[in-house]
Amino acid sequence: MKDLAYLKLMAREYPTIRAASSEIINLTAIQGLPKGTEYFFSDLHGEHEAFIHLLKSASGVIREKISETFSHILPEKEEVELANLIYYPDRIMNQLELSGQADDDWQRVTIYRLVQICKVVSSKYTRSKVRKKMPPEFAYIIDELLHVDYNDDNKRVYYSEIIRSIIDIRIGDKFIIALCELIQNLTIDCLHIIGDIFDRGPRADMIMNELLQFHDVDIQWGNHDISWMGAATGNLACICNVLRIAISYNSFDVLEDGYGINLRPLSMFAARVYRNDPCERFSPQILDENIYDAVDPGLAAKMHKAIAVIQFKVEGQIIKRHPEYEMNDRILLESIDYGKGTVTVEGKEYPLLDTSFPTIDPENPLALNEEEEELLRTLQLSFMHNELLHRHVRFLYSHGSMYKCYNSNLLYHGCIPMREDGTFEELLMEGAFYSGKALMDYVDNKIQNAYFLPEHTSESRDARDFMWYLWCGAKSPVYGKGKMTTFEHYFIEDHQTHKEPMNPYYRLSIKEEYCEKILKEFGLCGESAHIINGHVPVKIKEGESPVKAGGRLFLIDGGLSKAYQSKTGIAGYTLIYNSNHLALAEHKPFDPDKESTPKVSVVENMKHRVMVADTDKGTELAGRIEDLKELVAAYREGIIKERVE
Ligand SMILES: O=P(O)(O)OC[C@H]1O[C@](O)(COP(=O)(O)O)[C@@H](O)[C@@H]1O
Ligand SMILES: [Mn+2]
Repeated sequence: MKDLAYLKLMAREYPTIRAASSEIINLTAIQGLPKGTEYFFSDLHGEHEAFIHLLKSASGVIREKISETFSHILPEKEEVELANLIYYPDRIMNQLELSGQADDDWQRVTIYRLVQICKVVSSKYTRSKVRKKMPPEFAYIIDELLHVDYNDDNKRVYYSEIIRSIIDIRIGDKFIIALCELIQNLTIDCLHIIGDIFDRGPRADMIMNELLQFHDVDIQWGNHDISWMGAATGNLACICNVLRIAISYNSFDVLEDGYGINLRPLSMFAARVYRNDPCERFSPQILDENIYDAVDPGLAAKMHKAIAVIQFKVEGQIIKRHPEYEMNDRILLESIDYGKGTVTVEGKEYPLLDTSFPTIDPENPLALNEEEEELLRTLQLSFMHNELLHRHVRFLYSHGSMYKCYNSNLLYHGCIPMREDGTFEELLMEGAFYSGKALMDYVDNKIQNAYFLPEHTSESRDARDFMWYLWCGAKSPVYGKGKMTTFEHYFIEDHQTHKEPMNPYYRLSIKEEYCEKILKEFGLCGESAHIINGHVPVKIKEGESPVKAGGRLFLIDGGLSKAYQSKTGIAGYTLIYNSNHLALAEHKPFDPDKESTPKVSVVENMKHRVMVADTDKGTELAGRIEDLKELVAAYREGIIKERVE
């Protein structure tokens, strides 16, 4: 028998045998439904337009449902119009109303069609689950329309009367929007973001705004997300890093219009210090024009160099504070011969491509000058007291983690660090070694500490520094490379020095036996277990496939990031896991004026249709059913009294 106190608590919600029994019946019925569809995305990298479109269109699935619902008889043009209405109901309704196209006839036909689609996409959910997703003011009417049989002669009049009165009382537009949102919501049951929402592309803030409103989402942090989270904790190296990357991609809008970070102190400082320096090595890459904050590329290059030099200084200081990071050879500002204009990396001397360092004291290269100190203080304040950024970061914390085990799959962004011989790499921290799952748990805990511990404790300081280690440290599971050669990219011509050796994980994990080893480490086994991984762009055009290790590993960094599309040859993936199969949707570069359907390939057919009972949710429900049965028994035996009103 369960703890009596626990049963009594349950009795408050189910005060009678009847109430408990009907919940048992309800939950048992849910167990017998097909599982909801999960969507996996990774490496969004600020590409808000492309990502939001994929989300709204359920990566092409809504379009498919439209065709299916009307047995492919609607003309293509009408299908596209309907699809666009479902994706962007507010905007499209507005346009149609302004142009006078949304007349009563149009509304009637549209409501009728949307209800048909809604029936199809809601068919695998319980009536109660669907109802909970409806806006309360329309729940009753939508529910009626979904369940009245239009072909029943007696009900046909009733059905059309409902629609007619919706239009008559002038709520047709709102009703249409509600139906569109319901269709969207029902199509994606659950969304997984395998990291790297931020950096490179124009508006990560808009992606975050969208995710904040999504009904069911989890996030596995990527190195770029952690760099922004570190910046929000006030970590100076992370602050410089996010600014440097944004400026290097000419992404001023995300900083200024998005998060309201005032870059004027930085631009004034840079313009003065590098007055006569063209900062050629720091010209920004212009992939997207800023809409709100256009900055002259010459000035952007100066700001870019200014923040990069400050970043190298503060990174050097962190490395000195933490010998346990084993990164002393990465303090490259101390390896420069300022007289000769060379730098020594791993014992080899190279000429510097840029030798102008007006802010560096060769005797003490890591020291910030007064102006730099002042500038950093201002920037730090604007990151630490930034309402929108913190709302987003809190969401990353509440919905995110280093990894997630979900329905037999293991989700993480980077890697589980390994050695060449296939054993798990160990990180020595605070006198203990961490590897495999223990390493992921340790790191997760540190990330929590960085944000939630009181700021002035040494534990908090240590955890905040560690956020930067996670961005680029050799044993960081979200980075997974031996070193980060940012300095070399800017200052050394020899491309050999730009290489960033991949952790052996990437070579080993494409073999089934190592995937199984990793899955086992996380308590997962059997044929239905997979690893879902992001971080490394898949070079489709060189014949690489995202499906690896005999189908046990999916590497789904498919290049949503414009910056990487020339490498990958496509514009991103969505992995879709419904009750019948696992499928990969491969996307073409996003064009806002063209509706394009992705190429979808089924990568694994399920042996039998996966029901809720087979999922994690099912296990949870089974536990709940057992508890309720005990409650019923307790009522029957008189251990707990029924509360009949
Ligand atoms: O998580 P990702 O996308 O691999 O980003 C980290 C990588 O980005 C880099 O900083 C390069 O960035 P860019 O391609 O944006 O210049 C590499 O040095 C580093 O390995
Ligand atoms: Mn990454």
